[in-house]
Amino acid sequence: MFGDALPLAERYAEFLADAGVIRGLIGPREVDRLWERHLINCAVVAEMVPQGATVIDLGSGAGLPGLVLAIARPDLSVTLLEPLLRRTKFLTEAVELLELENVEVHRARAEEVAGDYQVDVVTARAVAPLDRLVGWALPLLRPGGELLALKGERAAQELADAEPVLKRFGVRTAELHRLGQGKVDPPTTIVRVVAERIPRRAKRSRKRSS
Ligand SMILES: C[S@@+](CC[C@H](N)C(=O)[O-])C[C@H]1O[C@@H](n2cnc3c(N)ncnc32)[C@H](O)[C@@H]1O
Repeated sequence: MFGDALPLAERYAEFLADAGVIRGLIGPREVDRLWERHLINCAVVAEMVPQGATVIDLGSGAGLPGLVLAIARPDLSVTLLEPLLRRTKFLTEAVELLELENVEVHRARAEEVAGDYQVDVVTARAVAPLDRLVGWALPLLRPGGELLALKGERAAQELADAEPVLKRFGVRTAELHRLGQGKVDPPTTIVRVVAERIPRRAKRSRKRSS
């Protein structure tokens, strides 16, 4: 899954198990299941990210899934978006330790940077329910860009609950994917939401001016 980047992934896993636990970014009980529940669970998402894409990992925490994607896919340009100073310090140290040249760390809440980015992909794991996440992620995407939200067992219910906000944003593609069957147990559940090519607001203002 990591190919030539496996030694880097191992260094990141060690950093998580050591500094990550000491600084409270990851629970001590996670150490035994770091690979399955965290690194591999996140790495399988790489297959849904187009070659050379710009990516924002919204609410990156200790770098999941953003750092894992940056390690596995040097072709990506990844921004780790995280509001908490303690976490951005950890992320910056991890980027330096791993000598990653395709990652930047940005300390901010997603709402504060709405409209400042037009990336190809926004990823998010364990950040907010889908109905709130859509409102944070879509303003960071280019038209036609995609939110890939890593979700748990309630993914289908969250998708149903998000219907009003998806409608408000004019979203036509919002679907569930299961990734990593046979590689990780349980497989990773992704909700993929495609930002409309003509944003809803643009459509409305065009109507008003005609
Ligand atoms: C439960 S942690 C998950 C961290 C990481 N994604 C993971 O899966 O381990 C949620 C993260 O989202 C961040 N967060 C919460 N609200 C946010 C917002 N409005 N914009 C960006 N990040 C946010 C928090 O600071 C926290 O680091």
